[in-house]
Amino acid sequence: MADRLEVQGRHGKSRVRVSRVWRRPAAAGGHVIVEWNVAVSVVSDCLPSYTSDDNSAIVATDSIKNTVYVKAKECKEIVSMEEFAVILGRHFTSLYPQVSEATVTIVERPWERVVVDGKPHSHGFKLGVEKHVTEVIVKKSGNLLINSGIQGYSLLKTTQSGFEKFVRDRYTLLPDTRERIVATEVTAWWRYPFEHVSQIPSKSFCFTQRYQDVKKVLADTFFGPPDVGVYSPSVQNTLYLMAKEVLNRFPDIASVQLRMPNLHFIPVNLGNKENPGLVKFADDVYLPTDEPHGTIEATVSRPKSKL
Ligand SMILES: O=c1[nH]c(=O)c2[nH]c(=O)[nH]c2[nH]1
Repeated sequence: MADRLEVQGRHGKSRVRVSRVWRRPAAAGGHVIVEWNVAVSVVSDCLPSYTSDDNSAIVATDSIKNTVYVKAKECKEIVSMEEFAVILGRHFTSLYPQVSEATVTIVERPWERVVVDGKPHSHGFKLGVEKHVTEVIVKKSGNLLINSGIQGYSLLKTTQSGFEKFVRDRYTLLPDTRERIVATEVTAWWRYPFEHVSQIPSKSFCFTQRYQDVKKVLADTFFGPPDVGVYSPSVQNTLYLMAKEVLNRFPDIASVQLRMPNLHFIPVNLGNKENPGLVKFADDVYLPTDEPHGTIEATVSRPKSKL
């Protein structure tokens, strides 16, 4: 019986932390540093290692970890993390006959160049908050998928948000409002159109710039114009408009997945019989909480071509 069992395994190394510096002169823009947390996972034909003591086909996870540093060293030119993930995926699927597929996930620690006296510093950086992430799957054939995204992008506005005319039944306590704080921590994922390593543009396309551009479109749509903002009737509608604007602005992005928890700012009203108006809410004092919080997410895609 046991001989008939199916095994679908994969192995790799997670939390491989690597940082790479490219030392350009100040006149050429200064030093560039990236700090990446890399995970590599390979689909590899090494069944005997699961079913017996035969490890002869295993590419050791230790070697996988070492490869991350070797490849970082070999990148003499600045690379985006998407390009680095493709380099790693290509490496494992082309060097080892038994490796049919590699998934490379990278989370970037957001070191941002500081500005001193109005000038970008040539070698000084401070840590930002929201993170650029990517997941690249490379097959031996060279077919690939590149998904990138943002994690931990916290956005809040103090007005121009409401929520009304929702289901009202015996379970409902929440009053309708056209005046509330809306706060969220956006997680976004989008897919690039490249489906084979041969389609990846060499220099004309910059994944890092695209990340910055998508981030800006998401925030600009969330906030609206600086003086008047834009009214949000629900997190759902704002999420949709943010995704729609990304699809409008970047024709090569086919779909956007957004996760936008509703991080509540609850109006504070304090009082009792003797002291009924100790704190009377007048759109000023709130109790911020994320426990519990609303969970709102959607994937917004272009209609599939009818051709
Ligand atoms: O924008 C919102 N969407 C909801 O689905 C919801 N539910 C809720 O209690 N408050 C809100 N706000």
